[in-house]
Parts: sequence; C-alpha cells; structure tokens
Amino acid sequence: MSNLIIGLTGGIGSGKTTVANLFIALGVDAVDADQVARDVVIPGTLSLSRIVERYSDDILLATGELNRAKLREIVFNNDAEKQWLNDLLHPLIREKMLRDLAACDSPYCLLIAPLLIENDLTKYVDKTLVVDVPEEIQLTRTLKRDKSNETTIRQIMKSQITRKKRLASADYIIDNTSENLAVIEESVFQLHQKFTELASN
Ligand SMILES: CC(C)(COP(=O)(O)OP(=O)(O)OC[C@H]1O[C@@H](n2cnc3c(N)ncnc32)[C@H](O)[C@@H]1O)[C@@H](O)C(=O)NCCC(=O)NCCS
Ligand SMILES: Nc1ncnc2c1ncn2[C@@H]1O[C@H](COP(=O)(O)OP(=O)(O)OP(=O)(O)O)[C@@H](O)[C@H]1O
Repeated sequence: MSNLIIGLTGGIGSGKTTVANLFIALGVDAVDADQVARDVVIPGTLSLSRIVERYSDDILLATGELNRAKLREIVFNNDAEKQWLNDLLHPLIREKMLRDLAACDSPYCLLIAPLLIENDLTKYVDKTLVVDVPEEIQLTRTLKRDKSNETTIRQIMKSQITRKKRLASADYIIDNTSENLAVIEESVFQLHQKFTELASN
C-alpha cells in the first residue's frame, strides 16, 4: 500500500494517459479507471452478458468482445442509456479500482480517473492533480485520435464537469497545452519530486 494516492484527472483528450505514462516511467505505480472499465466487460463477465441482453449480439465484435465504438455512440447520444451503463459499471469499476490501489507499493501512486470529481472518487485520494487544456484542444486531439465524430465528443464533454469546476477542485495542475513533450516532462518531474517528498513525511 502506498503512503500517498494522487488522483489524476482531466476531461476527455486532455492528456491523462500521456501524463500518467511519464509518471509511470519514473517508477510510479498507477491504476487507470479507463482500463478497469475495460477489464469489467471482458468476454465471460456478467456485465458483458447484461449489455448483450440490452442491445443484442450486435453490440459485439466478431471476436466476442464489446464493440466499444458502437456503445459509445449509443450512450453518449442518449442520457437514459448512459445512466443505465453507468449504474451497471460504476460500482464494479469502483470495487476493482480500490482493490488494485491497495496493491500499489511505490512511495506514492496514481489513480487515473476521468470522472474523479464527478463520481466523488476524491474521497479515496490525498491530492487531486488536474491535466488541463482548453476545450478546443480536447476536441481536436480526441478527433485526431479516435474514429468518432464532433457531435459525440462534444456530448461526452458535456457529460463531464466543466473545466472551471475541475480546476477549482485541483490541488495541482499540469498545463498540457504545449506540444513540446520536454515541457510536459519537466512539469511531471517537478511534481514527482514534490509527491515523493510529501509521501516520505
Ligand atoms: C461507452 C464506452 C464503452 C466507450 O468506450 P471507448 O473505448 O470509446 O472510450 P473509453 O472507455 O476509452 O473512454 C474515453 C473517455 O470518455 C470519457 N468517458 C467514458 N465513460 C464516461 C462516462 N460514463 N461519463 C463521462 N465521460 C466518460 C472519459 O473521458 C474517458 O477517458 C466506455 O467509455 C464505457 O464503458 N463507459 C462507462 C464506464 C465509465 O464511466 N468509464 C470511465 C471511467 S470510470
Ligand atoms: N502535449 C501534447 N501535445 C500533442 N498531443 C498530445 C499531447 N498530450 C496528449 N496528446 C495527444 O492527444 C490525444 C489525447 O491524449 P491522451 O490519450 O493522453 O488523453 P486522455 O486524457 O487520456 O484521453 P481520454 O479521456 O479519452 O482517455 C492522444 O492522441 C495524445 O497522443
């Protein structure tokens, strides 16, 4: 169990994974809620059967895995379906995430969670680190990365807390606007030293 848990959050496409990978390269253990969300719907799980019951086999890829792109289009364009999926998955995600966090043993560890503030997961962390970029950058980077469309991405952004409220909940902020990775690496390194010191006190 680590001495200190840092909650790393940010809106869709803000750069949570990019920033988290820089901490991981420095030897920091991390639990990624997006990865946990994938783990709880692998073939053979009860949750995947519930999803198939609701949307039929059409929601699966030929491999039997969840067609995530298809479910993304459904839930982020229909609030009731999004609520149904959140109610199904969030308790399972929370349980596995807490188990994985207890197994971390670097001096401090990261909980990477896009909905850290929205889902009141801040109670499980000691400090909140927000990865921040302007909304237009979130949109352009996500569109470039995913085979999605602008309407869906804007819907996802709308279903998350506003940038202003997220920043107001932050103990620390990483500005991820620069496209020069060395700049981001330097911010991460400064924070790593601060967190290592906090964890040793
Ligand atoms: C709908 C799904 C299958 C789409 O999968 P896809 O691979 O396209 O996206 P991925 O899971 O990588 O999520 C991408 C980003 O979308 C945003 N996002 C995902 N789920 C949600 C949600 N329920 N509410 C708001 N934003 C969300 C986050 O910023 C996340 O980082 C997937 O997002 C999902 O299962 N969501 C429900 C579980 C959840 O809330 N996951 C977030 C971590 S707690
Ligand atoms: N500083 C940066 N400069 C240029 N591109 C970046 C930068 N940071 C991240 N990206 C790119 O932007 C996209 C989104 O970044 P990333 O996947 O790290 O965000 P995320 O917050 O984890 O996203 P999601 O919420 O969707 O899981 C990726 O394609 C990534 O390579």
